Amino acid sequence: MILQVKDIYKAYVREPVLKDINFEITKPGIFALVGPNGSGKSTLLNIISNLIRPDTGSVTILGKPNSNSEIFKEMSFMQDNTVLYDYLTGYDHLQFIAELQSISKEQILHTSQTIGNAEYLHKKVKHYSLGMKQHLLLAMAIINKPKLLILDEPLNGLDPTSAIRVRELLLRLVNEGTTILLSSHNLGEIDQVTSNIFFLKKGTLIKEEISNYQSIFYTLTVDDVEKASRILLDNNLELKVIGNQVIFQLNNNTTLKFVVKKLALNEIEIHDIEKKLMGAEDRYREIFSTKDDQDENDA
Ligand SMILES: Nc1ncnc2c1ncn2[C@@H]1O[C@H](COP(=O)(O)OP(=O)(O)OP(=O)(O)O)[C@@H](O)[C@H]1O
Repeated sequence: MILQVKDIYKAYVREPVLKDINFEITKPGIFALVGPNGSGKSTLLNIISNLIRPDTGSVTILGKPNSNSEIFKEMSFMQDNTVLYDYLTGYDHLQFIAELQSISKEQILHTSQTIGNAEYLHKKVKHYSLGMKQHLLLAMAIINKPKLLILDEPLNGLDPTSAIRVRELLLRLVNEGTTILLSSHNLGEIDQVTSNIFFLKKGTLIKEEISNYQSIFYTLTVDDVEKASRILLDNNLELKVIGNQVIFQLNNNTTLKFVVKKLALNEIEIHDIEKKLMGAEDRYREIFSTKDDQDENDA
């Protein structure tokens, strides 16, 4: 077991942010935590890393309770840049962690080369851009070669070149056996690194593996959208209608050939068929599409 989060409940001033959060990570990989602003992502990551105490529940990391400081030899949490000291250099920050965890000087340099911040490592943080700070935070998080790496919005403030480099680095770390749990608002980037997503909605967690047949959906452009949707509904297919398009997913009993034949027999003209793999953004839209959610997102 890499991570077990059990029965977590957390309220701030009696307002519940997390209710009954339960999940496990048993196999290495990248896992994304997604939700609107204020949905509790940082709170959950802070609880997992034992920086915030939950009101109830427990977290076990690599077989040990997260209150055991020994776990920090095998896990890291990349926080936001408020943890950096303006008047220290990047090297000072890395050296501080290296001394605490008996990490060699060579490893500082190796980490810095991996991250690509060696050039400005000896500059004071007050002269860093947002992206440079992100690189330093990432270097601080991977210097101990963690088995579990928790990242709160690692792509925040990164230009496309840096984001690509970070993405490649994350995939490389996973290949080397690190498990990564990250929060991000960048759903396109998430699609590029993982299909394992935890959506956080109103304090509860919706777990998704966006890579089975249910993730494929078809968009049919037809001449008679009402008649076409009636036929699909009669065949127990779930669907959505947008303009003159019917969007649906197949189920175990139906093939695309069957659908097309049925429509043709009913003299419906199909102008276009598009097959699309559902991505994080499509699923996000579905999960957070009610009026309440819109209001929550706008707040
Ligand atoms: N120390 C605190 N005291 C009171 N309320 C807090 C505290 N920290 C967070 N909150 C509230 O808890 C809720 C969840 O905040 P959190 O930062 O965990 O959300 P988030 O999903 O990480 O948001 P974002 O995407 O904007 O970073 C918000 O309503 C926030 O105002």
